[in-house]
Amino acid sequence: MNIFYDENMPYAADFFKDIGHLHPFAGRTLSAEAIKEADVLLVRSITQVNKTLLEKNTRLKFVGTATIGVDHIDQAYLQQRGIGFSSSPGCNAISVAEYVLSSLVILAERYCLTLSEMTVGIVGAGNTGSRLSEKLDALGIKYLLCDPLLAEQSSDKRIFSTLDEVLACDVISLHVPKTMTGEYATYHLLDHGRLSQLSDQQILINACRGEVIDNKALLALKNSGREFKLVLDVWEDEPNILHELIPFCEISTAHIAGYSLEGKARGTEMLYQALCQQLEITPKKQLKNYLIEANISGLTINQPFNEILLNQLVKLVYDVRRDDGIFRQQIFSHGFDHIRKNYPARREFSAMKISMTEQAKSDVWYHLGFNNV
Ligand SMILES: NC(=O)C1=CN([C@@H]2O[C@H](COP(=O)(O)OP(=O)(O)OC[C@H]3O[C@@H](n4cnc5c(N)ncnc54)[C@H](O)[C@@H]3O)[C@@H](O)[C@H]2O)C=CC1
Ligand SMILES: O=C(O)C(=O)[C@H](O)COP(=O)(O)O
Repeated sequence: MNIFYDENMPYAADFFKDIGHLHPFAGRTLSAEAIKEADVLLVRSITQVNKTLLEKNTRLKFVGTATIGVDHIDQAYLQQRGIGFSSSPGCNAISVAEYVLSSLVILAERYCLTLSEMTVGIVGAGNTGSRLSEKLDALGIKYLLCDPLLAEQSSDKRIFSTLDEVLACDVISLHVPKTMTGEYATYHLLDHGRLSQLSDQQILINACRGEVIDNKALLALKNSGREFKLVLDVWEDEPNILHELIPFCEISTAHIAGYSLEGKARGTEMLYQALCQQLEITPKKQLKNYLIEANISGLTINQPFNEILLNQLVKLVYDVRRDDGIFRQQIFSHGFDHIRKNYPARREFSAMKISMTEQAKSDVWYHLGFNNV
């Protein structure tokens, strides 16, 4: 069995080597010719999986994407061909939530803001929106959720707000899929009209898909002097992004919000499990047996919880300014894909084991995702 997999998929060789012959590939340039003999195709978001890519292959049985988003996959075509499909829902949701939290900590420091006095509007209350709301709960930060699709389901008991209510919050964080059709299509959800209603004090974070914000309209508003604060991890038309937006960003990164080692590796593990199920074999491998120890994996806290400590601890595990710096330095010389492909190691809060002295005891760290010892 020939297993073709994106080279940017940690531990893929460990997971799949006993199942078939392995063929790593570069995701952006994969051709129909190259995968003619593939039985299994494992991709990331930069590979468009559609009729054009698959038409020379008559033996493909399974396609997997080690991502949450599925807008790069023509699922109807796979179904029509009887090709099994699996994505990796939730794999990097914690990573995205920690990217947002790191951004908030940095902006709070930069503008002397008190996080616990702010309200965060979360658009899209699925896996990433929910992981973010759990961390905000842990910190006692108020938030509103907008998700009309979940709001329509009586099984979801959370309180939902309208998009207008959420767009009036101090911070707006977008966590929706890219969808082009339907009542709640997200393409240019934040169009010129909605963007122009933002006040100069608001913070807008996009770590879902670039196309959810009309980037040209955003640039026009910024050029006209609007000062709302921008955090952009995702951009329209990646990798050919609107570079003029970068100087207007507080934090700008190359679609890496979900790039913690754990987040990427969970995607690989989820595809391993899905492929085992399709092949009717018992999965024997687990990520916890491969995941390496973090560079710094333990510390002791001596003070009760406060926002200065939060700032220190979050930045110790993940300081998003590192990625912002790399982006600004390399985007013109090396390009968007190079930055993503050479992403330096990053761990989730859970890789840090913390102990607390008696006076520092607090549940907050545990609820934020740190590992209590
Ligand atoms: N920057 C990055 O590295 C990453 C980006 N993503 C992107 O984030 C998106 C969201 O991820 P998850 O939360 O894990 O997906 P999910 O599928 O668990 O949740 C998405 C939620 O958005 C809701 N939604 C859909 N249309 C909406 C609308 N018009 N208004 C409000 N809510 C709407 C859905 O009902 C669903 O609950 C993914 O589809 C992906 O495109 C995901 C992971 C990493
Ligand atoms: O999971 C998703 O959806 C994402 O956006 C991924 O973080 C994208 O990573 P790549 O698949 O483009 O490496």
